[in-house]
Amino acid sequence: MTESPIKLLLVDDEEDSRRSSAKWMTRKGHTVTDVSNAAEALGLLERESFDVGVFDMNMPGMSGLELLQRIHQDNIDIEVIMLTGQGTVETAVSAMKMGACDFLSKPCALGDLEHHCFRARERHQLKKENKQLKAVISRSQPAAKLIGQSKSLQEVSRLIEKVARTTKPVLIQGESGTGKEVVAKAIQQSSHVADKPFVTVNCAALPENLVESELFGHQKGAFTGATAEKPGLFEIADGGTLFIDEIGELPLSLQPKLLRVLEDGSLRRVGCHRQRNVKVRIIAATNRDLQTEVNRGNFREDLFYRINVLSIALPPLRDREGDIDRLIDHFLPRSYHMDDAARDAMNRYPWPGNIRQLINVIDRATILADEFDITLDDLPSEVVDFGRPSAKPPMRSNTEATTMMEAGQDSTSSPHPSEMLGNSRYQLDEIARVHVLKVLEDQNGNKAGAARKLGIHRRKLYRLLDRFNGVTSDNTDTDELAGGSVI
Ligand SMILES: Nc1ncnc2c1ncn2[C@@H]1O[C@H](COP(=O)(O)OP(=O)(O)OP(=O)(O)O)[C@@H](O)[C@H]1O
Repeated sequence: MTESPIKLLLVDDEEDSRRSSAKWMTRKGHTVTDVSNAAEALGLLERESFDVGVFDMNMPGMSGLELLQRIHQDNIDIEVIMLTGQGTVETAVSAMKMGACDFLSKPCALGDLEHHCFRARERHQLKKENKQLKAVISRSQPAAKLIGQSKSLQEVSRLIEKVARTTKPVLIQGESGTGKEVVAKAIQQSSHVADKPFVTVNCAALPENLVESELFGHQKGAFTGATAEKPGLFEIADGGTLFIDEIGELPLSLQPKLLRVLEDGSLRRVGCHRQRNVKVRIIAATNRDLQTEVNRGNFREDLFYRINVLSIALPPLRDREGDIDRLIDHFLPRSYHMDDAARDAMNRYPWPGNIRQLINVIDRATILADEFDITLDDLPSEVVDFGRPSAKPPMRSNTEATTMMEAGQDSTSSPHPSEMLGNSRYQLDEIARVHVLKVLEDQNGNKAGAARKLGIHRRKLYRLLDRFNGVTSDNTDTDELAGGSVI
C-alpha cells in the first residue's frame, strides 16, 4: 500500500459481511474497528477519532441514517459511506443530503470498498486542510528574514539548519524582541513540514481561563460563552508546527495536558471525552530562565526536559557585533539616509528592547526627519545621550549652534527678548538671535523642538543659526523670520 493507512469504523449488524470487510481492510494495512450497532459506534466516536465510517443503513435500534444525523448534530469529524442491501436512488439521496459522502450497495466488492474509503479519506483530509488554511491565513504574518552576520547570529543560523531536520521540540530562549518568533519561522521554513501550517500562540497574551480552550479547543456548552464547538490550536496545527511563545507563562494546571500531547500526541477538547490525536512539531520560546522557574516550582521539571531537547539561545542585539548597521540598512527605507553621528549613537546604545525597539526608533526617525536625512535630532534622547561624555549636554547637535553656545554666545549673555522688544537700541536681527537661542536653550538644544516652538521649518532654523554664527551658507535676511511653517 503506497497511501497511508485509513482509520476506519465499520458499523453493520450483519456479522458475516462486517467481519469479511474488516478482515479485508485490515489485511490491506488499515486500522479497523468494527461494531454491530449504532449506539456502540456513538460511544466509540465520543472517545476516539476516525477518518472514515462505513455504516449499514438498516440496523435494528438506531439506523445508519440516524447515526449519521447524530454525527452531524454533534459535529463529529468523520467522512461517512452508507451501505445498504436495498440501494435505491431515494435512500442514497437522503443519505447524501444528511452529509454522507458516498453510497455503496451490498454486497459490494471488497476492492471497491477500499477504493471508496480512500476517496472518503481524501475528502476528509481536504476538508481538514481547508480548515487549517483558513485558520492559518487569518493568523499568519509575512515570514521575516533573519538579518545579521555577526558571529553569534551565524551560530544561531547554523543551529536553525540543524534542528530543522528533526521533529523534536525546540526551546528558543532570549530577551524580548531578539527575534524568537523569526527564528521559529525560520526553523519551520527549513523543515520538511514547511508547506504545513505554522500556528502561533502567546501564553502571556491570553487570560488564564482561555489558554486551555485556545490550545486544546472546546466542546459546545463546555463553559459559559462556549456557544459553538471550537478546535484548538493543536488541531489547527496538525501536521505542521505550533509555536508556543512565552511558554513560561503557561499555567501550572495546564502543564500536564501539554506534556501529554508532547508525549503521545493525544488531547481532549475542554468538556469533551473524545480523545483526539495530533502530530504537531512544537517550538517554544521564553524570555524567562525556565530552569529558575523549575527551581521555584512554577514550571514542571518533566515538561521542561521534554521541551528542552534542543535549545537555541538568542543573543541580545548588543552582543551582535556589526548587526546594528545591517539592521539599519535593512529597515531604513531606501530613500532615507542616516548620518554618521546618528549611526554612531545607534551603535553605542545597548538596545534593551532589542530589534523590536530598533525598528520602532527607525520608524519614528523617518517620521520626524526633514526631507530624507536622519540626524541625531530625529532619534530619542535616550539613544542620543547614551554613553556621551557629559550627562546632560546643553546642545545635542554638532552644528554651529553648539559652537555658539559653548563659546558663551548663548541667549543668557543678552537681555531677555521681552526686555529688548520696543527698545530701538536693538536691531530686529539681534532680537531674533536672542529669541531663537533662548527657545533653543529651553528645548535643551533640541532643534526639531525649537523649530516647532518658533513655528518655522527646521531647515530654516539651521540657516538662521548659521547666519547668527557668521556662516554665509545662503543669502537669507531677517525676512526668514516671517511666516515659517510648522513641521
Ligand atoms: N534578525 C532579525 N532580522 C530581521 N528582523 C528581526 C530580526 N530579529 C527580530 N526581528 C524583528 O523584530 C521584531 C521582534 O521580533 P520577534 O517578535 O520575533 O521577537 P521575540 O523575541 O519573539 O519577542 P517577544 O519575546 O517580545 O515575543 C519583529 O518585527 C521581527 O520581525
